Amino acid sequence: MNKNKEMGTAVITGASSGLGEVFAERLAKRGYNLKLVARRKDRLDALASRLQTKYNVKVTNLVADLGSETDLENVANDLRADKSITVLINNAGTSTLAATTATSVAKQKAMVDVNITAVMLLSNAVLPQFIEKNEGILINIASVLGFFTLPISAIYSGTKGFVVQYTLGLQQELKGTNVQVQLVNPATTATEIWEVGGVPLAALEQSTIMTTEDCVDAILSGLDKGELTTHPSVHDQQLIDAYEVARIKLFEGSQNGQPAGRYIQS
Ligand SMILES: NC(=O)C1=CN([C@@H]2O[C@H](COP(=O)(O)OP(=O)(O)OC[C@H]3O[C@@H](n4cnc5c(N)ncnc54)[C@H](OP(=O)(O)O)[C@@H]3O)[C@@H](O)[C@H]2O)C=CC1
Ligand SMILES: N[C@@H](C=O)C(=O)O
Repeated sequence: MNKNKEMGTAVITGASSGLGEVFAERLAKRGYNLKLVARRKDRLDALASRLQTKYNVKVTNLVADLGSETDLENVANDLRADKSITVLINNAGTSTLAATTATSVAKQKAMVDVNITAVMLLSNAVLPQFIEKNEGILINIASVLGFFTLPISAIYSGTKGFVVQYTLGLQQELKGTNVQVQLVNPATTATEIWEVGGVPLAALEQSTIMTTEDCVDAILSGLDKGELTTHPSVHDQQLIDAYEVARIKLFEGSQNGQPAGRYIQS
């Protein structure tokens, strides 16, 4: 049997650089045909021709600005119609790291459009076919800044906070099915997003920076283990477990209909 046909097509948004480019390489190596999405056509074309030659897979490029309503709709329509899709990696993202008052409305909107709206609409496009076939893999790339905020990341963290809660919600909706939904919270990784965001990698503590290859390999290892949430750089599993327990306990502690004693004025 044709292995590529068996594996189906993996859609990777933001494949023109950084994590997306490495995801494309790794999934081509695993035998997936690829559908790559980004704005920079030259980068996608070069990647497609390299991977097609190296791994004998089919690579289709969708050159699109996911911050544009029309382009996003075109990509969503393409994915909806493509029944060969078995994997969607919502990886494209953009960041401006600055105080909100120093961030143009255009940049604020770009973060919301690419990091939130595109993730939601592209998931909408593939999930019905995954559910119908009772198989498929959705990987949403959030960030450690989805559960932590800096004075320069109010909007970026807000958008990644959406990805965190949205993905946790999808996991609950799809519990008991064969549709795998993985939430990923990378920390600092050596990609262009830092330059794009206005904080060059050179300005960061160098020991905190992971390579794109290490990050993607950790994410795929988490996927292979069936993890729901993957923190590529968190070594201490107990920290992850304690955070999960505290999150659930805080919610449960809120379910009593009574103001807490500290708010009752005598
Ligand atoms: N690097 C890091 O430290 C961390 C990154 N992340 C997340 O990882 C993901 C990948 O980013 P990373 O690899 O780091 O950064 P890169 O800047 O290298 O990659 C971002 C990708 O997103 C694409 N993209 C950005 N804006 C648009 C747009 N409007 N339309 C279509 N594609 C777009 C870019 O392509 P093009 O410009 O060609 O359109 C590029 O391929 C992002 O979601 C990011 O938030 C999370 C935590 C840490
Ligand atoms: N992409 C980084 C910030 O811009 C991050 O998520 O840490």
